[in-house]
Amino acid sequence: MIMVEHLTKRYGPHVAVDDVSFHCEPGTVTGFLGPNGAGKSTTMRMICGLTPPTSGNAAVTGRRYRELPNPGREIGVLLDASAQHAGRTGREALALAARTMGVDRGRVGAVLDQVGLNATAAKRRVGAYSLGMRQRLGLALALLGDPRVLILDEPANGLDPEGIFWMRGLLRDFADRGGTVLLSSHLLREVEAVADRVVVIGGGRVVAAGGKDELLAGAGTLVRGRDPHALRLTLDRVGLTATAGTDGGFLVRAEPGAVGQVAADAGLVLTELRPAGNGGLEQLFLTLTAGASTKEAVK
Ligand SMILES: Nc1ncnc2c1ncn2[C@@H]1O[C@H](COP(=O)(O)OP(=O)(O)OP(=O)(O)O)[C@@H](O)[C@H]1O
Repeated sequence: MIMVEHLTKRYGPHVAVDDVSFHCEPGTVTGFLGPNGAGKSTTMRMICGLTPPTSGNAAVTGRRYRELPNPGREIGVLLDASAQHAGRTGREALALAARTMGVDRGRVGAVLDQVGLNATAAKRRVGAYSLGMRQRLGLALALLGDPRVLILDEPANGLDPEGIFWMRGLLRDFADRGGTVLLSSHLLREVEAVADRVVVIGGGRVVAAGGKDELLAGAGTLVRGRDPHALRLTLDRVGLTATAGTDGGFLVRAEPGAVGQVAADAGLVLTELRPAGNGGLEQLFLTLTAGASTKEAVK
């Protein structure tokens, strides 16, 4: 269980994280989504005791990270895959961490297998690893203490599509066995396939949070009309919030029936009317995080 309560971080006048609260339950994967600079890493660093919050609290398994006697046995953390000693081999890095954590050395081979680093890769110096291999090693380090909680910042960075698919399976399996996973990403698609719950952050604030299916259901209606201009005016007139897509359609925060009725009353011809579904979540994500840097948000 991860509890985040009213976390705020200020750097001088700049508010990087602004009153952020959410929690992550055992048996679930929570996707922490937001564009670059939204405040994801800062929030995760505060949860892991690496950045002191200006105000607010975070607890993992009921205690602050710094109060845990042997944190690696309870929480697996991967915040920066590049922050590993370049001169050590992968196996040495893991053996050293195992000793520090008081973990049986046999776990080293087990986690190397689990993350798909073979004997040759394990003998190579980390300095010669690709980013994808570093992510795998970082994940191996996070899993080494057999923790119940995983906190991973952009773990899919540098992984190829096959690697991303593999990682999703690993995280799903971890959660299905009762573990708690919090993973961040600036790419919706990456998180969508594995997360049960989603917390969306933009400009340091939580702009949406909830079950993924719930958010999808509330994603609204996609509507397209023969006369987009008239449709926009009509929707505005009845007070329905509509976000224009790039292709002439609108995402409307209302049920399809209600949108269809409004169009019919105005005598407008519709060429498309459907629950927004997946495309809607993507649009919703962009809309919610607009104002923060959204350029990179959905690729
Ligand atoms: N040590 C620091 N000093 C000053 N500002 C900082 C510091 N760390 C982060 N920030 C600022 O806080 C904001 C949030 O940054 P953060 O790294 O948490 O975002 P992020 O969502 O993880 O983005 P990214 O995906 O790019 O890593 C940014 O505007 C960033 O410039």
